[in-house]
Amino acid sequence: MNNTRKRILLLGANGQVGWELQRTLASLGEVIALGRDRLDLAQVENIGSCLADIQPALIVNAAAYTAVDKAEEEPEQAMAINGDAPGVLAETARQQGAALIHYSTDYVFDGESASPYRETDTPRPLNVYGQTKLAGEEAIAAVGGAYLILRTSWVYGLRGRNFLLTMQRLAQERERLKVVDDQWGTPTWSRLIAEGTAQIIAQSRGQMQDYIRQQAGTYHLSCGGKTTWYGFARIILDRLAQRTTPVARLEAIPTSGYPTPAPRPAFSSLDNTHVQDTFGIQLPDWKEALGLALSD
Ligand SMILES: NC(=O)C1=CN([C@@H]2O[C@H](COP(=O)(O)OP(=O)(O)OC[C@H]3O[C@@H](n4cnc5c(N)ncnc54)[C@H](OP(=O)(O)O)[C@@H]3O)[C@@H](O)[C@H]2O)C=CC1
Ligand SMILES: Cc1cn([C@H]2C[C@H](O)[C@@H](COP(=O)(O)OP(=O)(O)O[C@H]3O[C@@H](C)C(=O)[C@@H](O)[C@H]3O)O2)c(=O)[nH]c1=O
Ligand SMILES: [Mg+2]
Repeated sequence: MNNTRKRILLLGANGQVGWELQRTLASLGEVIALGRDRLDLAQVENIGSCLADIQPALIVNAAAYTAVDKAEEEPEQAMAINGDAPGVLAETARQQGAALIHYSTDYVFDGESASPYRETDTPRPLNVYGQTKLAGEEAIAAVGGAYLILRTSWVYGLRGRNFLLTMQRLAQERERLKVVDDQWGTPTWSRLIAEGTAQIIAQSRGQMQDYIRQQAGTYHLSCGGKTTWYGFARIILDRLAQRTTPVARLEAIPTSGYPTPAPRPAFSSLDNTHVQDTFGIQLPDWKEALGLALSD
């Protein structure tokens, strides 16, 4: 196998997951890590020539439009990045013999299930972000071939924009903090998603396209257990109070007490059995992972 065939193109390299992938992918091939400045996925006409220049064996797409509320006002922009670009990436990858790993979200589900969602459950997104992410999944699956869609949930890390950092900031700016206690899901540390992705790729033993083609499909990859946004905030504030004071008083509220442009699912935990059975990957319980992240 010549060297260019082991090139890994990482898109969204400055995002929460992309940043961690820069490190975890490094031992698996020659990583070309691009941010929006180098390839703007809203300009789908530029994707083909970019891939032709780089000739990757594998594309890992961690780029996305992730502003859930803003997407309600900018559905075209969100659809271009989350819905259209992934289909073009998949088609270009197919033409060039490359594999594609792409990420999606628990927000493709409507939240009406009483038990964690499996890959066989039918998506029904409640908001524009979820609709555009589902469109991206469908576009990739329609091309077929060597692709993996990894759905994850409630991603946080120590950099970027996420609920953990928002709570840490607000807890120091305010006296009271009200957080919804009736939306259930599973916080997942960005680093663990990147490590899980690297473990999957490592199992290909250099035969990335063949291996991913054999295992092609959608997999749920999140931490274990479940909580509410309030439950997540509770631990974040308790930990913060151990090292700084004062910290805001936290109050549990219903969804109706925190109106947002985009409706969110009331329950969106993912069942990770399939990724565990196929690749032997199991991420820790969300609380354990949060402890690891906070002591990093
Ligand atoms: N965040 C979450 O809670 C969850 C995320 N996911 C999915 O996981 C994946 C990774 O998400 P995460 O790392 O959290 O997202 P982030 O928002 O942290 O990062 C996304 C990256 O995509 C880039 N990007 C946005 N628009 C474009 C564009 N037009 N062209 C190129 N790059 C662009 C952003 O660049 P810039 O900084 O310039 O905007 C940013 O670096 C995504 O597919 C997301 O849908 C799934 C479940 C939960
Ligand atoms: C800031 C804040 C939010 N909330 C509520 C609003 C919302 O219902 C919930 C979560 O708020 P956020 O806007 O931070 O999270 P949100 O943007 O909905 O997070 C989602 O992002 C996308 C990208 C995903 O794919 C999902 O898995 C999920 O992680 O908490 C409060 O109740 N109080 C607050 O002070
Ligand atoms: Mg948000």
